[in-house]
Amino acid sequence: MAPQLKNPHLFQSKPFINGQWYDSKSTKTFKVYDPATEEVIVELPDQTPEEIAEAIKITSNAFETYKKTSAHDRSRWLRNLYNLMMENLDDLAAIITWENGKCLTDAIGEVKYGASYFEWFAEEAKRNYGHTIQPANPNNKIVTYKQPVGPVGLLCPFNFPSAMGARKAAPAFAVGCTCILKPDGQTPLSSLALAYLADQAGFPKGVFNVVLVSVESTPACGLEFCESPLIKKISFTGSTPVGKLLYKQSSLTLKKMSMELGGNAPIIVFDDADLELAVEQSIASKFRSLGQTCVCANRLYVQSGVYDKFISMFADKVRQFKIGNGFDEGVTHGCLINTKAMRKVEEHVEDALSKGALIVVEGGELPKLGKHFYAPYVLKDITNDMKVHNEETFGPLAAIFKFETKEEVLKECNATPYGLAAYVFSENLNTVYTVSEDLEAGMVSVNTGLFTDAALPFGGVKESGFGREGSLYGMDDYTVVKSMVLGNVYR
Ligand SMILES: NC(=O)c1ccc[n+]([C@@H]2O[C@H](COP(=O)([O-])OP(=O)(O)OC[C@H]3O[C@@H](n4cnc5c(N)ncnc54)[C@H](O)[C@@H]3O)[C@@H](O)[C@H]2O)c1
Ligand SMILES: O=CCCC(=O)O
Repeated sequence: MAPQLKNPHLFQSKPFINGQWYDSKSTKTFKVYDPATEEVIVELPDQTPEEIAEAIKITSNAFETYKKTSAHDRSRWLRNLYNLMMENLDDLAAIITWENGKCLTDAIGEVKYGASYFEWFAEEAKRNYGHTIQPANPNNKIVTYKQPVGPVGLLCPFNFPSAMGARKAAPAFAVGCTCILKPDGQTPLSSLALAYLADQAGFPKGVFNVVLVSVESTPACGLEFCESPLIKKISFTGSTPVGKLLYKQSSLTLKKMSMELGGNAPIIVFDDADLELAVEQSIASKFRSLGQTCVCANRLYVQSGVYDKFISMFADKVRQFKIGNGFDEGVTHGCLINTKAMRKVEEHVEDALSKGALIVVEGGELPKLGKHFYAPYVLKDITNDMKVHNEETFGPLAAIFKFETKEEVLKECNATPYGLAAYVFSENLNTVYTVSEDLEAGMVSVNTGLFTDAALPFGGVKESGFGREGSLYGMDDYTVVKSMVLGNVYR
């Protein structure tokens, strides 16, 4: 059932281009479904590559004037957008739950999280510092500026329909870049709501454009972004194989790129950890959005001294989950996005069981609730020949390994091409410090399972990608350093 929005303007069904709701001439459409009920929410135009090219041109034209706006104006618009998101918190959260299926409390958290990037970059916008540098010749001076890279293409995933776009657009707006955003075809409504609010916040026409493309037409749109000489940077959040494809496709135009890709996050629980805390926080990490975040724990390594106790405490908590429609009172976990996501969990469970893993909590499909509802599995005695060791499940499977020594667990944790997040639970400072340093991950979270924040440099190493979103580094990804040499400066 459609949620009642206090502000009906937040529900839009057209692309947003050049400050207007755009009447697409495309003959094709696509449907957006509520994954919890499978009801159609809305039918949207499936824009053609020609329309995407036109929208890119508009984004590029707008850059010529937007890049000259003052940092103080941009800061004000960003702050307005933050305020507007917070004022419309309930409606924005309802739209997320409706199109993504996550429970309302998670959706509220997502809106606050996404809004916090606009707040953060409203402040950072004014601090886009350059340097003065003394070269070898004492009569010359070097001055550097950080200039906006140009119009940027933002390609966003389904799992945070609001916050991923916000995390990319906020630093872009702050430095003077214009944006063309393509949301995931399954969850485009939050981006349209954001476009409406960005317009209300005062951003000039053409600064923020949202194009609409079905899942099937997405590769053609991606190619258009990559091959366009007008787009100077692409920021992508999604899986590693798609990231690699976009990187390759962009080589002809040598774009600047940010790649926030897949992970395979380990959690390490040492014997000396605060066990209550480790259990509670491992649950929070593993089952946030039912396992559909790139920083969700994929592998749980528990030291032998606390292995059995940890598993028993962990399982008790999982059994208390209330799975259901994200809008329903008391629901702790919603549904998965689609059947492909469910098959992936099943594939990992079946593979692990066939190789000797043991069931601690039996999960599986919950057809009475709907086609995409899935109860979590907890499996123990996982080994490194199992699929879940090597691939991200991106769903509700907690795979628990036993380990003996620090050296052994570090070797196992790093035995993956991915390197996004990792977690360490220990009360020993020495262990925490040395293990954190040696883990091959862009972000190590110590004694907490929920660590992301606008202040954090978010990003990975290895095949989890490159670039840092948020934090004091976030604007760097959207700027290029311009150097000016002042010659023959004499006293
Ligand atoms: N590192 C991060 O910040 C982060 C955040 C969220 C998700 N992810 C990763 O994303 C994956 C799950 O998300 P997913 O299944 O939606 O991933 P995906 O790579 O299949 O899709 C991501 C987005 O890219 C689009 N896409 C797919 N093919 C494309 C193409 N050829 N050109 C342009 N765009 C294309 C999709 O429509 C979607 O919007 C996981 O691996 C997860 O770890 C990473
Ligand atoms: O899924 C990726 C983003 C997760 C987060 O930013 O907390």
